[in-house]
Amino acid sequence: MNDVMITNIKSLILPKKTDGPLKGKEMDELNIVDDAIVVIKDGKIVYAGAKTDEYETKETIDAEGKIVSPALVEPHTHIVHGGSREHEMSLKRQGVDYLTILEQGGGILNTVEQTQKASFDELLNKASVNMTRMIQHGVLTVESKSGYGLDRENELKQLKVSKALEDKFPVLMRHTFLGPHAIPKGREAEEFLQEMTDLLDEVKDYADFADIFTETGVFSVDQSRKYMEAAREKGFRVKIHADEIDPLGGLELAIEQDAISADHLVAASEEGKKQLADSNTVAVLLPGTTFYLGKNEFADARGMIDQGGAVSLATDYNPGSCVTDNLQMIMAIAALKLKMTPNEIWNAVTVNAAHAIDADRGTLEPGDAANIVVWDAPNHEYIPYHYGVNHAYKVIADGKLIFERPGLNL
Ligand SMILES: O=C(O)CC1=NCN=C1
Ligand SMILES: [Zn+2]
Repeated sequence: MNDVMITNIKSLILPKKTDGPLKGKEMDELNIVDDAIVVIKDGKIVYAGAKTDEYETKETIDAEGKIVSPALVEPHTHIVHGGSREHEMSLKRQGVDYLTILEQGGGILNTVEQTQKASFDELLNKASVNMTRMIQHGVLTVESKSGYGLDRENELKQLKVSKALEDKFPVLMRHTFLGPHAIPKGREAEEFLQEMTDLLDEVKDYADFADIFTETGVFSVDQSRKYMEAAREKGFRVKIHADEIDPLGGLELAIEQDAISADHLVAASEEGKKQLADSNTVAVLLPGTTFYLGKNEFADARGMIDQGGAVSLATDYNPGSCVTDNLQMIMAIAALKLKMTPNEIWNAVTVNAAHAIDADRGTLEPGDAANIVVWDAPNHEYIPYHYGVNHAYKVIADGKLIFERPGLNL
């Protein structure tokens, strides 16, 4: 006897399960089945498709004629961090840009100070608030980066908090070491980068990926190459914060280093975008960051997809350059500013996001984890269209209903 059936599904969104990420034209393919059901046993999908009387279950969850999809996948966050940087808003109002704030010892370095001071429990409690909100917004797979410790003790502290989050919540996580995130005050780039590179052996027990911030005033392409090569030698798949602000050629470096993802890419070169199609690298675009930094130029998602590249989306949730944990909002910005289609957007926050962090998530094939969201929306186009609110109505993790949006007590 099966456990649970999700009934009364108006439309069931079924991203395609493939060995690699969806690329180019494939990104606009999205299987949607009307008048559907999902059957679950032991937290796994038994069947997801057109209604049939073939299955019996002990319980049902009523989708109430709403739409249903796999739970969303969040492939790029800095969820573990201390403090906040709302005070920087006044600097931004005065036109002080992100890299100048960092150069003046603010920005990332401000968060480093607050993260180093914060205890393990303070970091865990703070990140738990955001993890709860992400789950309530339909996300059940989350990547989490270090990079606010900038020394052995605090980088390990961040990674251990990230692991504790995964134990505490019914989410699948991927953990990324981002030791080379900024250069501590008074330190020299090369010697600090060597210190972070020397940590790679130890962080291997806590981290799935190694990441670096390749940017003017942070780490150069050559320094990044050296670090990525060292990380790969130690068995890490690598990621890179690339071409976020200045066009340093980070995307080309990512592809050269067989990075699992290249993230940001607002200033990616035409050459890099062309190479994306034949690479194993997923472009993780972060349009919320572009919006938050007040920039007008967004990453060229259209150019990347139309040239056969694989694109995914993420919030980049962090206290200084994208302070939102609402991935649905990013879906809307992707529609409005990246000119992505609804089908591309849904694939970008499910299967392609899962491939960007090597997670078997984002689909509802038999045997897949029964991570499912019932959305209070008439169709799949509605969510990128109606922005700034939470459309998640019921969230089901491994077959268990863990969130149901409350109504009003009138
Ligand atoms: O500013 C931050 O805290 C996060 C960030 N790292 C690289 N770009 C943004
Ligand atoms: Zn980031």
